[in-house]
Amino acid sequence: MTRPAKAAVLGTGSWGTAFGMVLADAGCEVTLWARRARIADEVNRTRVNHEYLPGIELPARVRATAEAAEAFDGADFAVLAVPSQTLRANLADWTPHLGPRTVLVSLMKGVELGTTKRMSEVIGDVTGVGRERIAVVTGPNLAKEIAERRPAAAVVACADEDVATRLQAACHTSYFRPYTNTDVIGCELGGAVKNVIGLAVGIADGMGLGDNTKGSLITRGLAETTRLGLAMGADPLTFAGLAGLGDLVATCSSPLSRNHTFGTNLGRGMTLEQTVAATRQTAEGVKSCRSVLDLAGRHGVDMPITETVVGIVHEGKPPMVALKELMSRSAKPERR
Ligand SMILES: NC(=O)C1=CN([C@@H]2O[C@H](COP(=O)(O)OP(=O)(O)OC[C@H]3O[C@@H](n4cnc5c(N)ncnc54)[C@H](OP(=O)(O)O)[C@@H]3O)[C@@H](O)[C@H]2O)C=CC1
Ligand SMILES: O=C(CO)COP(=O)(O)O
Repeated sequence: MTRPAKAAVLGTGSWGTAFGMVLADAGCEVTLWARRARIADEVNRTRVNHEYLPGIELPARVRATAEAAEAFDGADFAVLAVPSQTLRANLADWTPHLGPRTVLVSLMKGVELGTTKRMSEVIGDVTGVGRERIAVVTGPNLAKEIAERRPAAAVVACADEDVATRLQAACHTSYFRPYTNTDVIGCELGGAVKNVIGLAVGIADGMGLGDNTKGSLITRGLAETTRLGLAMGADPLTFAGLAGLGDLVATCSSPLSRNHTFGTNLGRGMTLEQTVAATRQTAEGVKSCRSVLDLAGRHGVDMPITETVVGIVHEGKPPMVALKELMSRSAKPERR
C-alpha cells in the first residue's frame, strides 16, 4: 500500500489554510507552517484558524507548527502561500530544509517588485530547483468559498506534465477540480494581472459606473493580459481558461476579493492610506500593478488599464481624471 502524500503548506493565511484543507480532504497528510506560534497552537488545539477562516473546522489530517524544519520534513509537496513580495526572503530561510525531491508549489499571484520576476522564477532563483520541480496552482479560487467546500475548478501548472498530474491527484476532491497545464508563464501571469484588473473593476464599481463598464474592463483587461503573455511566450489560450478569464470573472464579481474590495474603497473616495488601513489581508495587485507595468515596459507592451491603476493607486491621480484619460486615448482596432 502506498503511503499518503505529505504536504507542507507555508503560510496560514486564508488561502494557505483553505488549500491545506483541500489537500487533506484529498488524502494528504498536511502540516501548516504559521509565522506566529499562536496560530499554530490555536489550529492544533481548536482545529480552527479563527483569524483567517473563522467557523471552518479543519480536517484531522491538518496539523500546524511554527517550525519550518518540522513542516518540510519528508514533504512531497511544499506549498508556498505567503505574500509575493516576501517570498524571496522567506525562501532564503527555508531552502536548507528542502528535501531533494520535494516539489515546490506556488499559490501566489504576484510579480516581484524590482526584478519583475514571476513567483516560480523567484523560487528557482533562491532554491536552485529546476522548472520540472516547480508548480503553480491558480484559477477562480476565492479562499472562503473553497473552505466552505463550494465547487470550483482550478489549474495545476508545471513544465513537467507528470509532476502536474501528481499534484492534481494530491488536491482533487469532490468540490475542487484541478486541470493540468504546462503553460506556467500564462498561468502565473493570468493570476497576477487579474488582481490589477480586479482593482480597476473595484474602482469603477465604487464610482458607481455600472455593468457595461465592468464588462468592458474585464474584456480589455484580458486583452492586455494576453498581449503581455504573448510577448513573454505564453499560450494565448491559457487566458481563455480558468487561469485567465475564470479567475478574472470571480475576482471582478466578488465582494470576497480583497483586490476588488480595495478598488471599491478607492473608487468610493477613500484615500490610499485609509484603504490600506481597512485591508487586513494581502491584496497583491496593489504592489504588483507596478511590477506588471514594469514587465510590460520591458516587453514593449501597451497596458493602459494597468497604467491607469498605477496612476490612481500610486500617483494620487483622481479616479475620474484617470477614467477620462483612459477613455480619450486614440481610437484603434479591437485586435492588432
Ligand atoms: N485568499 C484567496 O482567496 C487567494 C489568495 N491567493 C494568493 O495566495 C497568496 C497568499 O494569500 P492569502 O493566503 O490570501 O494571504 P493572507 O493575507 O490571508 O495571509 C498571508 C499569510 O502570509 C503570512 N505572512 C505575511 N507576511 C509574511 C512574511 N513577511 N513572512 C512570512 N509570512 C508572512 C501571514 O502570516 P501572519 O498571519 O503572521 O501575518 C499569513 O499566514 C497571495 O499571493 C494571493 O494572491 C490565491 C488564490 C486565492
Ligand atoms: O485570487 C483570488 C481568487 O482566485 C483571490 O483574490 P483576492 O486576492 O483579490 O481576494
